[in-house]
Amino acid sequence: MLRYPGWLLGYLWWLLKGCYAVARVFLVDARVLLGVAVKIPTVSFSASEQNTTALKEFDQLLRRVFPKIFSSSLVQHEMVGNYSHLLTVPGSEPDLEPYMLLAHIDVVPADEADGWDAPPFSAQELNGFIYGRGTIDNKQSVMGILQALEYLLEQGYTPRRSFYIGLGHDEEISGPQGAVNIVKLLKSRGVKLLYVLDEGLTIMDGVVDGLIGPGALIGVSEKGQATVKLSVSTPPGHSSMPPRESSIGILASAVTRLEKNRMPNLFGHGPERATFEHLAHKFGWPYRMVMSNLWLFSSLVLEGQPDTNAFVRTTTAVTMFNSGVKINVMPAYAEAFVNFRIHSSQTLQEVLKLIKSTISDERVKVEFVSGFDPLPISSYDEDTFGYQIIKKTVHDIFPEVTVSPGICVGNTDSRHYTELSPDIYRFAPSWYKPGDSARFHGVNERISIQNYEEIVLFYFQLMQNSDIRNLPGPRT
Ligand SMILES: N[C@@H](Cc1ccccc1)C(=O)O
Ligand SMILES: CCCCCC(=O)O
Ligand SMILES: [Zn+2]
Ligand SMILES: [Zn+2]
Repeated sequence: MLRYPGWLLGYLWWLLKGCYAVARVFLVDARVLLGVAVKIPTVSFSASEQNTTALKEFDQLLRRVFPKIFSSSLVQHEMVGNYSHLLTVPGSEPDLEPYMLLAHIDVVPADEADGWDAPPFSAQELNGFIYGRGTIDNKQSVMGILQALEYLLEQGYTPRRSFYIGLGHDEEISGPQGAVNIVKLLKSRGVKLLYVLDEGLTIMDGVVDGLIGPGALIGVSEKGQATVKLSVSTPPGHSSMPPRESSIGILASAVTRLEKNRMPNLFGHGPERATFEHLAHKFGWPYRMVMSNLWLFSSLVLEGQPDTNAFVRTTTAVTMFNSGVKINVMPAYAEAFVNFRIHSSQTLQEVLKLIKSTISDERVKVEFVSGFDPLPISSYDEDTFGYQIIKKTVHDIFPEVTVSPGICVGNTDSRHYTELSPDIYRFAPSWYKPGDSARFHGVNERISIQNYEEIVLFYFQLMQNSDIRNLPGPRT
């Protein structure tokens, strides 16, 4: 038999062990770890009601499945606001400005009766997907970030550039105890951040008509938000002698006026202009011809779908409508809540004025509940470290994807971090395909096992890519 030299057998054994380690971490652990995380129902029901038992259980899970992180003498772990986590990974070169990765543990409610193909907290695998609330919002990032760090620690990795990991427990109720207290703690320590990466936009594939190939949109800003409460009071009475209009009817008309009179098309007046300038070369004919007229392009191509219309204007979402006590009693009171996501070129005050002028009915009381202006626009030019290192990492893992700046249409915990960093980005490399908009906060939220593994690799690579002193020079 041909004899192999000893050194070759040794090398092959080492290679085999390495491949097994990667396979173990990314093939077996990946689906198992995300699955166990999704099964814990860390639901934020309202600003005053959270499943704190599940949040405690989630804390125990993290300590169990990431032993390297929690036993490491390098990584400092702190609980903040009772159920949020702040991890500090000190670098060997303290003069390098640190960065921060954010994700959130909590999820919105989910009811299987709404039409789920698998129970929303089962993490059941169907056709290569893991189904469950939180799989794309945002446990894929929580577990992806930690699994990447765990794996780096297993390899004896120590960073040169320090970094933080912030895992909020109340992002879905806008982060009052989690992110707000993490920021307070970091501010008290004088921390400034080179960049922050939070959840947000995705890799959009096949959802923008005319866009050839997948595009990763890095959120360089996020829309503002306004929530208003509309209410109508009328005298109660017997339903056998009803007035011309009930409180429900008056309120319904007001709500209909808001829905029918959409906010103005402002496409091209915000960061979305840069999005489509960066992507213009990836549009086929005749879209490229139309793109020279951004208003026409937005009207013909983007306004038709809820997810792309969100790039065009301030959006109007009637989310709650309550009234009536009994079928034979005229309702004394009707109320509705409307949630607006404000385009970058409008202000909260402008939107509130528009709301009142659109309703224009003295019988409808309009109360401001909460809101904030659109966020500042982070830089994304050639020498901006954060944006370029995220872009590079996307290309490392997804070479076929075009990267462009974008406007995050939802809101994230990162809005609390504006005093710690000028460069805040909202992006996670989840694939976003036709129909997926209905899965966010909706039914059949899911992630493919392959995509989750890519997400682990993305953070694994990002931590290493961020470990350089300066951006590599321009490609010669
Ligand atoms: N991310 C959620 C919850 C949220 C609301 C408001 C501010 C921040 C976060 C949303 O966009 O609706
Ligand atoms: C659209 C991405 C941001 C959504 C933030 C959230 O609902 O948690
Ligand atoms: Zn959410
Ligand atoms: Zn989220």
